[in-house]
Amino acid sequence: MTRAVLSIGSNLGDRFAFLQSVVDGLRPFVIAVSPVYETAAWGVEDQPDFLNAIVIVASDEVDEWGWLRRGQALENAAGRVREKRWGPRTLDVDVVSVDGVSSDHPELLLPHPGAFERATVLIPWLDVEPDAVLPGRGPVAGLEFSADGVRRRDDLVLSGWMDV
Ligand SMILES: Nc1ncnc2c1ncn2[C@@H]1O[C@H](COP(=O)(O)OP(=O)(O)OP(=O)(O)O)[C@@H](O)[C@H]1O
Ligand SMILES: Nc1nc2c(c(=O)[nH]1)N=C(CO)CN2
Repeated sequence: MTRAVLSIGSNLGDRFAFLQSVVDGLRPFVIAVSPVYETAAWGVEDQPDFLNAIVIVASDEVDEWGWLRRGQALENAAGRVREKRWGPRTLDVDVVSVDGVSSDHPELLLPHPGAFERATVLIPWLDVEPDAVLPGRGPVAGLEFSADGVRRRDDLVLSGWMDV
C-alpha cells in the first residue's frame, strides 16, 4: 500500500476544471481533498495567480513512480506545454511525499525538495492533515512559511470523491 500527498496547481485556462480533472482522474484512489486556494505566483512572479490544492491518494497497486506517471498523464491531458521553469501552466501535479519513500532520482525527488517552504503546499495540506509530517523536516505545523498572497476560495469546492 502506498499513500501519496499530491500538490496540484493551475494558472492558465479554466483553472478550477483542471484541478477537478485530477480528482476525477484519480477518483478510486482519493482519500482526501483540501479546500482550493487562490495564490500569488512564487518563483516567476510576473504571471497569473494560481489555484492550488492538495489531494491525498492511496492504493495497493500504485507505487511512487506510478503516482508520478499518473500525475504527468493528467498534465498532458490538460494540454500542458512545458516551457520555462516555474512558468505558467494549465496543470501541475507534484508528488510531495509518499509514505516511507525517499528518492534522489532527478525525475522523482522525494520528499519534494521545495515543499517545506511553499505555503501553497503546506496550508492546504494542514487543512486535510493537521498532524502531517514532512519526512526530514518534521511536523508541517511547525514549519515556517509566509501565508502572504494565499487566499482560501470557499466558493470553489472540488467534488466527486467522497462517494466512491
Ligand atoms: N516529487 C516530484 N514530483 C513531480 N515531479 C518531479 C518530482 N521530482 C522530480 N520531478 C521532475 O520534475 C520535472 C517536472 O518539473 P516541472 O516542470 O513540473 O517543475 P516545476 O513544477 O516548474 O518546478 P518544481 O519542481 O520546483 O515545482 C519532471 O521531469 C519530473 O520528473
Ligand atoms: N502560487 C504558486 N506559484 C507557483 C506554483 C504554484 O503551484 N503556485 N507552481 C510553480 C511551478 O511549480 C511556480 N509558481
